[in-house]
Amino acid sequence: MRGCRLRLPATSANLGPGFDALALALSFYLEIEAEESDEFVIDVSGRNRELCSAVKNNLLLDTYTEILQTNNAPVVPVKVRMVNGIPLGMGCGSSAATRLAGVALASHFGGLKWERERILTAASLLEGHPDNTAACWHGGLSVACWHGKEVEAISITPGARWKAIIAMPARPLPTRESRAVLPESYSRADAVANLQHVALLTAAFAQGRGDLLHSATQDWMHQPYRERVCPLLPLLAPLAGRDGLLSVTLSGAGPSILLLVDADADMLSVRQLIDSAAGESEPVELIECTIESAPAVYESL
Ligand SMILES: Nc1ncnc2c1ncn2[C@@H]1O[C@H](COP(=O)(O)OP(=O)(O)O)[C@@H](O)[C@H]1O
Ligand SMILES: N[C@@H](CCOP(=O)(O)O)C(=O)O
Repeated sequence: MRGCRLRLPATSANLGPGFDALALALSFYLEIEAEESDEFVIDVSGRNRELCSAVKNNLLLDTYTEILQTNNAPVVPVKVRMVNGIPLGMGCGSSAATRLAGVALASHFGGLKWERERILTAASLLEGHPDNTAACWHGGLSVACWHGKEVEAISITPGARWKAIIAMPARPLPTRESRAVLPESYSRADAVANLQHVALLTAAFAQGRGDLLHSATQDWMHQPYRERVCPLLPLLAPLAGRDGLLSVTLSGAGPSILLLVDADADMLSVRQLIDSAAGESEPVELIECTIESAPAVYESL
C-alpha cells in the first residue's frame, strides 16, 4: 500500500465566548509521513520529541489502533516520520491534530476509505469536543457543533489579514484539568451574554471588523474560572485594544494566550508590550503566526 502524508495546523479554541464551538487554525503544524512497516516506529523532530516518539501509551498510535479494531480492520504496523511544531498541553490543539492524524492513518492503512467528514466526526467523538478538530481539518475560523453524533462545521476565512501571537508559559496544563475547574451550570444572564458575544464575534470575523474584537471576545463561561490555573490571562488581558492588539483570549483550555494583532501593528512594540505585561514571574515564549485558511493536507504518497 502507498504511504500517507498529513499536515495539520495548530488551533486556538474558544476565542473567548465560543467555548467548545469556535476555533482558529494557525500557521504552525504537525507534519506526518507514514508507511507500512514490520513494527510500529515513530521518528520525531521538533517539539516534545520524547512524548511523541514513545510507542506505548501514544495518542497517535492508540487512536489508530482503536479505530482499526472497532472497525474490524487489521492493525497494520506503520513507520511514522513526524515533524511536530505544536507544543503539547499548551492550549494549541495538539491532541485534536493527533487524533485526526490517528483516524486518518487508520482509514488509509486499514482500507476504510472514509470521507473527510467521517474522519472529522470520529476524531471529534474521541476528543470530546468538535471545536479544535473542525478548525484543524477545515482551516480558518471554524464554527462547529454536535448534531446528534455528527459534527456540523463551517469554516470562515476572516475578512481581514490579522496576525496572531501565542504567548506560551513554561508549564503545560492538561485540558482535562482545565475543564475540571468549570462549573456544571450557568445563570441565564451569563448564558445570554455569551450567546450575544459569540454571535457578534462570528460576524466580526466574517466582515473583518477588528474594531469589534475586543468587546466581542468577552466571556462569562470559562475564562473567569480558568484564571486561577492560567495566571498569564489576567496579566495580558488588559492589553486588548492597545497598540494594535485587537483581542486577548485564553487559547483553548490554556495555559497559553492568543493575541490577535492588526496587520499594520509594529510587531516589535507588540512583543515588548507583552513581555513587560507578563513580567518576570516565568519565561514566556511568543509564537508569531498567521491564520491558516487552507484545509489540512491528507494525501497518498
Ligand atoms: N504528537 C503527539 N504524539 C503523542 N501524543 C500526543 C501528541 N500530541 C498530543 N499528544 C497527547 O495529548 C496530550 C495533550 O493534550 P491536551 O491536554 O488536550 O492539550 P492540547 O491539545 O491543548 O495540547 C499530551 O500530553 C499527549 O498525551
Ligand atoms: N473547548 C475546549 C478546547 C480545548 O483546547 P485545547 O487546545 O486546550 O485542548 C476547552 O476549552 O476545554
